[in-house]
Amino acid sequence: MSTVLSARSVTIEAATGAGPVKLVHDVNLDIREGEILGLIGESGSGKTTAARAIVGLLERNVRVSSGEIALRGKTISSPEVDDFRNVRGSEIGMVFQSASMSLNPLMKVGKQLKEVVRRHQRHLSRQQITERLDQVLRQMGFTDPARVLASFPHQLSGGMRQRVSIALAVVTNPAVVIADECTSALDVTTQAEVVQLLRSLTTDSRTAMLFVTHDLMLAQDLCSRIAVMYAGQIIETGDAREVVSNPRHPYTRALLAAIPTWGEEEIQGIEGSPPRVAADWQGCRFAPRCPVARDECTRTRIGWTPTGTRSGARCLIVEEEEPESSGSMLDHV
Ligand SMILES: Nc1ncnc2c1ncn2[C@@H]1O[C@H](COP(=O)(O)OP(=O)(O)OP(=O)(O)O)[C@@H](O)[C@H]1O
Repeated sequence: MSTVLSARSVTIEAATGAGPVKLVHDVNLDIREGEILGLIGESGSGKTTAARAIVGLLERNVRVSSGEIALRGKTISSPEVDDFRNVRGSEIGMVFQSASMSLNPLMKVGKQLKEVVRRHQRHLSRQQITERLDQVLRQMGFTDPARVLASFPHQLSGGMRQRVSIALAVVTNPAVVIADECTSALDVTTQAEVVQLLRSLTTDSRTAMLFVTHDLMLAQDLCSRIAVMYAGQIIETGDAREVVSNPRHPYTRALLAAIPTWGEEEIQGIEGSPPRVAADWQGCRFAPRCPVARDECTRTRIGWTPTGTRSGARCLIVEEEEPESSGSMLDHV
């Protein structure tokens, strides 16, 4: 399977009143055709910032300050390149947490979908556009596409609106879909439907997907691979089931222990809170909350330790457990 999207040593900075701060630090990602990479982490860990960088939707005071993001090997973002015009909407689709972020409340669904197709696929005839709209809505589970096309967003239920916003993201058959917490505002039944839809997109159309969530169990269920973020860094990656069944980083272990289970009297929350974004730091950012941290964890620069061909962790203890490794600075996700 070929790599569709890659991020290489991407650092993202925000200009603030107190000077530049690093929101995302040295992130490496690879997503292959038909693969769903789950990007997980607590609130404020930098997931949305990383996802928005991939679609070129960073806020005005935020920029990729080093590294590069490439689509099928072609750089689309780096400190020198900002080339999203031709890829956003056509090659990269985005689904947000709330359908209201994608849908125009004053325009019928059909018109909104048509506009996207006309903008990005000018070669299609009117008939072909009509056929494509019917096809994409059926793919999204609608049995009566004509009714949906003739509706305003407020005439649809929350779940239907989210399915329409997914249709908007995929109507041009993009190579990659970025889905940011797109199921978290939905009730459990609707969430299950949307998850099934996202899964079918990657199996039927071989779309690559970045699925941003704070829900580790959902990520395990939906995703082929997982990248765990903490305080702007990726601290562990690997096969989704492997990360959940055999977490290597103490933070991933703590996240799993914090998930409530039936019959458990006490949930083991993670003591303390994540550090605030800072200009720079030394050592492991999780060390102040880590139950197994030692002095050197806060003093040493922590490298990336590969634990398999496409897995690894950023932790001194994992480095010691992997005899072959000396801790490279580049994480291969
Ligand atoms: N434009 C900005 N300027 C300065 N700081 C920002 C900006 N946008 C985000 N941040 C900070 O960057 C950090 C990461 O935010 P981000 O939204 O990417 O995290 P997240 O993991 O997606 O969180 P959530 O799950 O709550 O959406 C946070 O500390 C946030 O306050």
